Amino acid sequence: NTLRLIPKLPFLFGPSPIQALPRLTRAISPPTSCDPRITIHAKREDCNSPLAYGGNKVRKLVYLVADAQAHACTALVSVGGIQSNHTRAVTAVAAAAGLQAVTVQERWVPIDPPLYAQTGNILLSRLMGGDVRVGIGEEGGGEEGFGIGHKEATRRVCREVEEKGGKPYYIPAGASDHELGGLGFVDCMVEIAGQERELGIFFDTVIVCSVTGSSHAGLIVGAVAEGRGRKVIGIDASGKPEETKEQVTRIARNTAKLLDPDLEIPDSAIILDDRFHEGVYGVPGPSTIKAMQLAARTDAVITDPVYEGKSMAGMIQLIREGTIGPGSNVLYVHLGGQPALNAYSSYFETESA
Ligand SMILES: Cc1ncc(COP(=O)(O)O)c(CNC2(C(=O)O)CC2)c1O
Repeated sequence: NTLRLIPKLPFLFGPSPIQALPRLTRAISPPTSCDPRITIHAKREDCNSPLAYGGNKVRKLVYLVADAQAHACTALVSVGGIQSNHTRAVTAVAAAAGLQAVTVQERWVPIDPPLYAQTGNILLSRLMGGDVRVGIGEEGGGEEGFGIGHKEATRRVCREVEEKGGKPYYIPAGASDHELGGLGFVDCMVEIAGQERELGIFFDTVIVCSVTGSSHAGLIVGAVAEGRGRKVIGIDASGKPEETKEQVTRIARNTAKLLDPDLEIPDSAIILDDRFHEGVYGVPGPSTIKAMQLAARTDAVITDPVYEGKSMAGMIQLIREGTIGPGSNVLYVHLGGQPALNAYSSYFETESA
């Protein structure tokens, strides 16, 4: 009930669709006469908003931008890699809210494919009039590289906005390590429960990609609060699972406390599988590419090489190895990311890829 009292903006279409994935299900878990079937559905957060391809960040930003407006801020300041979906989403909600967006785009991924800094998310941010700052970390003694924490470069940009007479609203990487960062995905879990009643199903297992952690954390809080034993499995794509797990835990507990001081988040509710990040953030590996192809070639579900391709690989393996057992109803939460695909086209050139 507390959630309903916290201001948010109407950036979403309404509930994002839940769709069945029958051909992907059959490809992963062929029907056998004895075992009760596994079902797989997708919660399509990549189709959740009219703003620049939507995605999980827009779901979170409904609360942060309402807060920015409540504080009469004039500019959203945030950070991401060159192909960050988050900074594209910040720029999109800034455009929609009539605010300026200043985004620090750091070299988080040690690759340089053709047009990597001219296509995909960074192209969209420029098209929407974002003040896109690439490589300003060098001015301040070198970029800090990938990390899910707070960055010096964004502090400098906030000071610059103030010196020009503006009022900055700082949004951390992924809109995660922020007091309001987990609320969007608590909303999402409440939304899923409503859709389940209409569908007549209960998703006992929810799969979600986890990097800066507040998508995963919000779903955990929603699942613990409803008390129906639903399992939320995070698939790490940060390549730094210890840091991600710590941040997920902190955000989940802070968000729970914000909503209901009596809501305890047990350690057992924090599940992060670190087998699918392929060793480094932002670079697809063989399992990522194979999972992307399978999802695309069965139910035409398009995932990306940085995030959803890795959580899709995780779901497929968890089902194939039996960790997700017969009779499970699995919900794959698709958080977006497709705009970055074209920046990674060189990973799909060969016939096998
Ligand atoms: C498409 C997509 N899927 C999953 C995630 C992981 O979500 P969390 O950051 O909430 O853990 C991102 C994040 N992206 C970041 C970005 O800068 O884009 C925050 C890292 C994402 O964009």
